[in-house]
Formats: sequence, C-alpha cells, structure tokens
Amino acid sequence: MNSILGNWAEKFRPHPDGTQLPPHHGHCLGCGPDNPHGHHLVVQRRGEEVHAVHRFSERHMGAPGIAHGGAVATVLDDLFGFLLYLTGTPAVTRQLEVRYDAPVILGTSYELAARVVRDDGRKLFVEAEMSEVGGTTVATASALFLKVDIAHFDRGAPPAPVDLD
Ligand SMILES: CCCCC/C=C\C/C=C\C/C=C\C/C=C\CCCC(=O)SCCNC(=O)CCNC(=O)[C@H](O)C(C)(C)COP(=O)(O)OP(=O)(O)OC[C@H]1O[C@@H](n2cnc3c(N)ncnc32)[C@H](O)[C@@H]1OP(=O)(O)O
Repeated sequence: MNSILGNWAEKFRPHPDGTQLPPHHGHCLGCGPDNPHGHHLVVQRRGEEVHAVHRFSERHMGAPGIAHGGAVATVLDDLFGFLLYLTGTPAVTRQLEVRYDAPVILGTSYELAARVVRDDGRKLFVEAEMSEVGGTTVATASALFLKVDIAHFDRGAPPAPVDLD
C-alpha cells in the first residue's frame, strides 16, 4: 500500500459526533498540515454531516482579493473526502459540479457543510454548501464518488519525491 496514506484503517468509523476528523494524509492538498501550498482544512463530524470553517489565503487568489474557483472546488471536493470517514469505504471523485453563487473573499471565514444524499452500491451521491458565517450561500457542490478498493491508491506508489517548490 502507498505508505503516504498511513494507517488508513484507523481512519474509518467510529468517529464520535462532534470530533475533529483526521486529515487524509499529511501532504493532502485540501487538509494536509504538511503541505505548504494546501488549504489546511480542519473538519468535524456533526451528526451524519461534516462541517468546517475555512478562510482562503492569498496563496489561493484568482481575481485580486477573491479566491480562485479551482481553489474553492478543491476545498469542496476535499470536504466530500471526509464523508468517507462516516461511510467507512474508500472512494474517489468521479464527477464534481460546483455552482459559484457569489465571490469568495480572501481572509473571510466561511462555513462549509457536506452530506451523503444517496448511497447506492458503488455510488455515493454527495452535496455541500459554503456560506458566509450565519448567512448567504456563496457556493454549492454536488458530486458522485465511486467506491474503490484500497489497491486503487497503489497506482501512486511508490510516492514520487515530494517537490515542495
Ligand atoms: C479519505 C478516506 C479514508 C481513507 C481511505 C483510504 C485511503 C484513501 C485515503 C486517502 C485518499 C487521499 C486523499 C483524497 C481524499 C479525498 C479528496 C477528494 C477526493 C479526490 O480528490 S479523488 C481524486 C480524483 N479522482 C480520481 O482520480 C478518480 C479517477 N477515476 C478512476 O480512477 C475511475 O474512473 C474510477 C475507479 C473512479 C471508476 O472507474 P470504473 O471503471 O471502476 O467505473 P465506471 O466508470 O465504469 O463507473 C462505475 C459506475 O458508475 C457509473 N457512473 C460513472 N460516472 C457516472 C456519472 N458521472 N454519473 C452517473 N453514473 C456514473 C457508471 O455508469 C457505472 O454504473 P453501473 O455500474 O451501474 O453501470
């Protein structure tokens, strides 16, 4: 198994309600604490949903002062990846759709929430939204994740040297 994934088996259920969920791995672009280009997303379980509060930084700028749409998509996709800790199966994004409702302002905190809307055999249909704190929705996303065997990730092994420049 690709060693960068670490002790993946420990990452599955049970994760008590209200607890912080572990990053996918240290160098994950969405949530890895060791990725200097990453978003360092911190995610909690809340019931059968996953929640985060996130601020985009200047590293993720698109238009001046505004988060790049790809960065917003990355965070939403990675948030979906935390639902796998609740479903208990590895899965990967097969299709992702993002609706950008309003500019996401750098340095501003946004609330994110995601949930599984349908678990159908290999298919996990998920949805999420990103909102101003206590307010207006700025982006929504829906995705199809397909469950895969853990061997799926062997295609990335052995991990290439990580170039941090
Ligand atoms: C985090 C989990 C906890 C630990 C897990 C353990 C290890 C992993 C840990 C960490 C992972 C690291 C970090 C990332 C975590 C989260 C971050 C966000 C997620 C990602 O960043 S992940 C990367 C981007 N992602 C990919 O890299 C996928 C590339 N891709 C493929 O590798 C193949 O594409 C594959 C294997 C996915 C499928 O290939 P395939 O050949 O097995 O399946 P196929 O395409 O045939 O589809 C099967 C059935 O889905 C239907 N179907 C297909 N598309 C559809 C659509 N659009 N709408 C409706 N139905 C659809 C078909 O019609 C058929 O349906 P039916 O069976 O009913 O006929």
